[in-house]
Parts: sequence; C-alpha cells; structure tokens
Amino acid sequence: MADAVRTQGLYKRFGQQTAVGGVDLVVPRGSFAGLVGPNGAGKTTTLSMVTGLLRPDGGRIEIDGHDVWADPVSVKAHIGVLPEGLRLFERLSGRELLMYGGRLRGIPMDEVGKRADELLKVMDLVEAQDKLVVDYSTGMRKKIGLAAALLHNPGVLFLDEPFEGVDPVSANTLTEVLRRYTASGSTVVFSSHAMDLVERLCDWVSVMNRGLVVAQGPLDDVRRGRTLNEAFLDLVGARGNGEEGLSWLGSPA
Ligand SMILES: Nc1ncnc2c1ncn2[C@@H]1O[C@H](COP(=O)(O)OP(=O)(O)OP(=O)(O)O)[C@@H](O)[C@H]1O
Repeated sequence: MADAVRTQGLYKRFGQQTAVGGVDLVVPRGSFAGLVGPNGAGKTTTLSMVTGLLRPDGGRIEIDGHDVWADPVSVKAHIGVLPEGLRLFERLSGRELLMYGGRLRGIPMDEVGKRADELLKVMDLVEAQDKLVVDYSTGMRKKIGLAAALLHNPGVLFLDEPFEGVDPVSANTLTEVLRRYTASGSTVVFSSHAMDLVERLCDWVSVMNRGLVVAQGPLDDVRRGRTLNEAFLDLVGARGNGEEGLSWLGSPA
C-alpha cells in the first residue's frame, strides 16, 4: 500500500535562500504524524508544496500514490488543509462558511447541512454559528478552519500549527476529533513547536532543520529513550548564542 505522503528531493529556493533543500518526507497511511523543526526550518514551505499551494523548484510529491503536481485538482479533492495564516471568507458566518465550502466540494446540500451541524457541535461552535468569521477569536478560527478542512472527509489532513492560540479545552476537543479520524485509517500531518503535544499525540515524527529532514520514523525510534524535546535539541543543535550578549538587559546595577 502506498504511503500517505512521500516526497523525493523536494526543493524550493526564494532568491538566494534555499528554503527546502532536498526533502524526502515519508508519512505512512493511518499515521498521526508530527512535523517539527526550529523557526525557518522549512516546514511551512514543505507543507505548502505538498498540498499543491506552492510549486516546487524540484522533486516529486505523492499523496496516497498520486503525483500532486501532475494532477493537483484530483489530489486536492482527496486532502484537507488548515494552512498557516488561515485566510477565511470573513464576511460569512461560521455556518455559511461550512455550507459554502461543502457546496464547492460538490457535496449535496442536505448532506452538507448535516455534516456542518455535527461539526459545529463537536467544535463547540453552535452558539457562534451565525456570527461573522471576522468576529471569531483566534481559537474559534482554528476550529472553524478545521471543520471546513474535515467537511469532505479527506483521506489525508494537513495542519500547520493547528493548536496555536487554542485554549486547553478546545485543544482537547481538536485532539479527540483528530484521534477519531486517524483511528479510522485516515492520516494527519501537522506541524508544531509544542513537543509535549507532538509526543502525546503522534506515532510518527519527521524532524526538519535548515531545509532538510534530519530524522524521521516512529516516535520511539526518533526519541531513542529521550524525551522528544531532548531528541530535538540533539538533532537540531541547541543554539546557545544568547548568553554572552544582552548584558544590558535586567535591573540596572
Ligand atoms: N515567500 C518567501 N519569500 C522569501 N523567503 C521565504 C518565503 N517563505 C519562506 N521563506 C524562507 O524560507 C525559510 C523556511 O521558511 P518556512 O516558513 O518554511 O519555515 P518554518 O519551518 O515553517 O518556520 P516557522 O516555524 O517559523 O513557521 C525561511 O528562511 C524563510 O525566511
């Protein structure tokens, strides 16, 4: 069976800057996979290329065995995406956003309505369903964005920092929804800086640093007896470059 995600030599430059320098990302089907790496490691650029939002300069990407850039339309029908800097239709209400998204995906009206109602309930957004998205809080935006990404029951779900700005109760709800989703054989790939969360949720981890995947595999293989945070610091090299400077910072002598 094909992996959910497989990239080969994925490459992207912005001017002189190599953002992604030959990434071989692998995510087995049914995984709850975490993509971690320091700021600027290339996670968002990689996810943007994998989800058909940014054209690579080189390399190949397959999702469930289908070449993303050879047939982006059919691959996009099969995936769900919660992108970084989530842009939503701000002048729609939460419910309208789901209805519109569902219709765009070609789901029959009554089925979209049913799914929207269920998702709004699970995401605890029933009370806010008629409020305009522009008036949603950061966490509410993440939740309605996730609901929109799940509406067409995608085979693979990509989430860029899904828990950023989400309160602990809502984070719990999101993780429960995602756990249920992967338990049925679907795949989640999410980027995060929250190592404890990745450690708790994921059974597969890919670690990126400076545009490359530097470690990848089942969580326990990547950790090798350490916490994920310790493994991460060993892999990317703790950057202890702040201790000598900043002598001016703090209480005046
Ligand atoms: N549109 C762009 N134009 C120029 N440089 C870019 C662009 N997008 C990303 N980069 C650069 O590519 C590198 C990788 O950025 P990317 O956003 O993929 O990292 P990241 O791992 O997602 O970081 P973070 O954890 O901070 O979100 C960075 O050096 C960034 O400055």
